[in-house]
Amino acid sequence: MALLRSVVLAGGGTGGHIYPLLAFADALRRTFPEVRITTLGSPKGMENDLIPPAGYDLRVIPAFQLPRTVNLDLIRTPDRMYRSAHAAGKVIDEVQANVVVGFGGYVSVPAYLAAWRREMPIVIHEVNVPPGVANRMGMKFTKNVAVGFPHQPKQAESLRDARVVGVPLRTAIARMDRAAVRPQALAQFGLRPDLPVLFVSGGSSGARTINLAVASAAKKLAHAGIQVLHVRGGRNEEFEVPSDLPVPYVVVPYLSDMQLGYAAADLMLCRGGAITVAETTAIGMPAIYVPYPHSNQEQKRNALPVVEAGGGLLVDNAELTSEWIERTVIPLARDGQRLRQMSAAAAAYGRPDGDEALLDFVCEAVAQR
Ligand SMILES: CC(=O)N[C@H]1[C@@H](OP(=O)(O)OP(=O)(O)OC[C@H]2O[C@@H](n3ccc(=O)[nH]c3=O)[C@H](O)[C@@H]2O)O[C@H](CO)[C@@H](O)[C@@H]1O
Repeated sequence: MALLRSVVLAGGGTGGHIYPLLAFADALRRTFPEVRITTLGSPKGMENDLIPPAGYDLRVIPAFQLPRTVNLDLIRTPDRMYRSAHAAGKVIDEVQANVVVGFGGYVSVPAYLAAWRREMPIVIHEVNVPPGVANRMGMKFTKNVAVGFPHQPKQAESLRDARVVGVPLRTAIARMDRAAVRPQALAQFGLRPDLPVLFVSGGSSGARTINLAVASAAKKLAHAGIQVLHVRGGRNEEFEVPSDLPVPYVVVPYLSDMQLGYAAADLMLCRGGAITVAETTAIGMPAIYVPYPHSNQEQKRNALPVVEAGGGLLVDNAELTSEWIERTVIPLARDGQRLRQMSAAAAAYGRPDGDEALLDFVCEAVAQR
């Protein structure tokens, strides 16, 4: 009998939890086409925009957020948690799931709780240090913990025994032949093939500091012959870019086909979200990382090993100014040889097979039952 029969995947909130879930779902469908795949999401997370178009069954269960401080919400929490876990359990029973795989985000907690009550195998995939709150709770119910990066077990006690599997990445990104896709990508964005392209992205929600700093350097970049492809990000307001620039500066709100951005780019300027770092390294993209400063240094921890390996640069959020861009980004974007070296170093650190490695780990966890 097949090992995997019906799999429930839980993860939500931002792109950082949902894209690995989707990439894993794709690997599952590719390898075991007969397995039933069901995803659990919360009512307002980005999963509602991303999962149904990818062709997967999304079941929305009542929202439940762990309060970060001691307040009145703490009193209401058990009741909300019970309602969410009950809803997750109903889905698990209906689809007769035989394993739950969670990627973090609040919606994973009720899934872990419901699976634990049913004594089902649970697998957790975690990409951050420190691990997210939801996955930390989940770790009370299972020892099957997989992580995205080799630094994680060394830096977090709770991840000491975790298996390093890499991050499941969309195949369109991880297995892309950048040189082959580049002409189409440049044409799509109206970019020229004879000048370098700086690709700017603040992660799945965008980053105000990055947006304002790069836009304020637009003239300097353009006069240095550097084209810009700038993803503004969903929640970020407009910013001004001069309209009379001598070379293209293209602003897009969000890229569903992120691989086209990567294919067009020679250099990236981005936050240090775990999935972003996994993607840039898997494809050997030289990058300047500007870690989000308000999250326990987690993004700095993601980017630092890549930078130490020679695959990128790191700059503090507060230091990213128009002058810094002029001093550092412009010479780098024009230095093809250095970019090639950084690309090779990034690629040596990255891995494109996280989807399959996690699938192996899930199969092992189910087989051990
Ligand atoms: C501020 C914050 O707390 N950020 C966290 C959040 O980041 P965030 O949600 O930004 O996630 P990541 O940077 O890890 O990944 C962003 C994902 O969005 C995709 N993308 C982005 C822009 C776009 O236009 N199109 C597109 O497809 C990227 O290709 C990538 O797959 O989750 C990560 C993974 O848990 C954490 O490491 C980050 O610290």
